[in-house]
Amino acid sequence: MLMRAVIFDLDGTLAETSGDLIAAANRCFADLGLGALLDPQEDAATAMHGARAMLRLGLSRVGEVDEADVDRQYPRLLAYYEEEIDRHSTLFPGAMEAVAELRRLGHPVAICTNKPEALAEKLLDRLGVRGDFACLIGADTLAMRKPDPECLRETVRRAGGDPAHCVLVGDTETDRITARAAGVPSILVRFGPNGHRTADLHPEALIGHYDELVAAVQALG
Ligand SMILES: O=C(O)COP(=O)(O)O
Ligand SMILES: [Mg+2]
Repeated sequence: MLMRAVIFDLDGTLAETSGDLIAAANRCFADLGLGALLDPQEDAATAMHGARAMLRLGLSRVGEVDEADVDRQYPRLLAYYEEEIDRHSTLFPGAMEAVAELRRLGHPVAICTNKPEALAEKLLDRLGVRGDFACLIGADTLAMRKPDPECLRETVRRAGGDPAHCVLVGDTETDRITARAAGVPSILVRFGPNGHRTADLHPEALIGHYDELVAAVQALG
């Protein structure tokens, strides 16, 4: 039987990206004359829910949120983010050691993120780790995005694994729901901006550091 494929989410799971995401959102708000509406620490968990979530939260602080404004700012935010994608962003401690060990053991290892593909590719490239992952599926790679389980299944297929025998390592309810919809387990992280919320999602396993990941994967059988 093929080894269980281990599929990673990116934001908040492999890398702490909230600082650069919030900086990009605040540049949009500054352009609108609204100042810095998001706080890099207080609002970090919202950044893990994506660009639109950040725009909605910021705009909600100055009035009623109009989705047309969110749509207008979204491409600007992504353009700003692309300009400074790795100023503050770092891989979580031990992440790449765990990835190396999983690969050494024969597990297909890949990424399934709701970041647009080009941005995810660029970030991983800048962090110097793109080559460590068999493939990457972003929000716009397929016709659907997480929590559609087909995203996860297609990531596993492209990585050379069996979609019925995989695990999604993630940090939000989106990851939990995706794995459940695919009928496979998830391992959620207790660190990072959204880590304080993951125990409430009752995943098959939780890890507090990447040095626990290989054992957690093996414990799934
Ligand atoms: O950009 C998002 O919505 C979240 O990205 P992620 O799926 O890598 O956590
Ligand atoms: Mg995430």
